[in-house]
Amino acid sequence: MRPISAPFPTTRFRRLRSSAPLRALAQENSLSVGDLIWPVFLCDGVGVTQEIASMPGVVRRSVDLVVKAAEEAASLGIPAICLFPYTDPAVKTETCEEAWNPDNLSNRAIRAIKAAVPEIAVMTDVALDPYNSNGHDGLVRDGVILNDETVEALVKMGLAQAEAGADILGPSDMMDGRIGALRGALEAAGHKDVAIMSYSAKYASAFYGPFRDAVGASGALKGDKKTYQMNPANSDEALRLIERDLAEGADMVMVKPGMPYLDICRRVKDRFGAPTYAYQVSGEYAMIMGAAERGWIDGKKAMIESLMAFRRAGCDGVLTYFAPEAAKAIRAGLTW
Ligand SMILES: NCc1[nH]cc(CCC(=O)O)c1CC(=O)O
Repeated sequence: MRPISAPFPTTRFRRLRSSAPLRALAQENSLSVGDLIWPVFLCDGVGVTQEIASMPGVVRRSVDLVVKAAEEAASLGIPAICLFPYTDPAVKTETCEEAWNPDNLSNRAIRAIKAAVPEIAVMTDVALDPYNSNGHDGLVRDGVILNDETVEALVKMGLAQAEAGADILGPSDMMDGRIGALRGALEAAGHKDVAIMSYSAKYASAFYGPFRDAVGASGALKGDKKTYQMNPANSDEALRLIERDLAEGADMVMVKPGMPYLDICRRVKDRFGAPTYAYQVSGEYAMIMGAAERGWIDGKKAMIESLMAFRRAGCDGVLTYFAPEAAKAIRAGLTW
């Protein structure tokens, strides 16, 4: 595309910015409630909410209250909710079998939400870290993350989630070969319409810190995740991972974190044209909320601006802890 403009003063770019209706007509991208996926944290108990210090405004909820949250999300028009369990350290093991327990916290929440609010899609996290006494996304032997053994465990985990009624599986583990293995197992088990949103380009990022507090993984993690999550310096590798995951049967692909990686979102959308999502992660949320709490930025405007940036970068949707607030703001007509 080569837009042609006459020289000044024939062309005055400010003309189309001169009033709200002209700005509306010239607006290239839009943000709607239907673009939002809401990540929520689960905890045991009944009637329980627990605050997360590093994520102001975000709480862990027991299953009964996550059902209420799903009802609220559905009534706002949010299409999907994504579940992350805080697992009791007592059930974490090196073999991670709680991950495929049909009655684990996450699977109980899926059933409860699908029974009460069938109109909202439930997305899950497929990775071993909530159940792993080592805090890693994969099985560990002698300090080494075992790829193929982990994939077998992830397949059991994903099948249990599909069995419980999950609509979208979100493998966030970054092992090689897991998308093909999951897709094959889902087909074989008759779960033909369960979608896979692959965390294809997931970087080893400092922006996950508050999330690890929220799911209780901060203390457990031994070392870092650099042997499976990506080097933030890389971009071509992201395209190769996306291509690989699409070829293995991913329906949707994700870039994570979001705001520091908008260039990756744009390259992915331009190259593959596949349904593309970004995860505005816990640290991004904490930055905006932390500054807003101190009165340093307008939190609501920064929220909307940051979400619009994902649309401009080519994303079809965004996982964001702001989802309910953003939905309310969008419905109230706040743009920027
Ligand atoms: N499988 C773990 C997982 N799934 C989603 C997030 C991060 C989400 C966030 O920071 O909001 C992580 C953290 C990690 O990889 O350590």
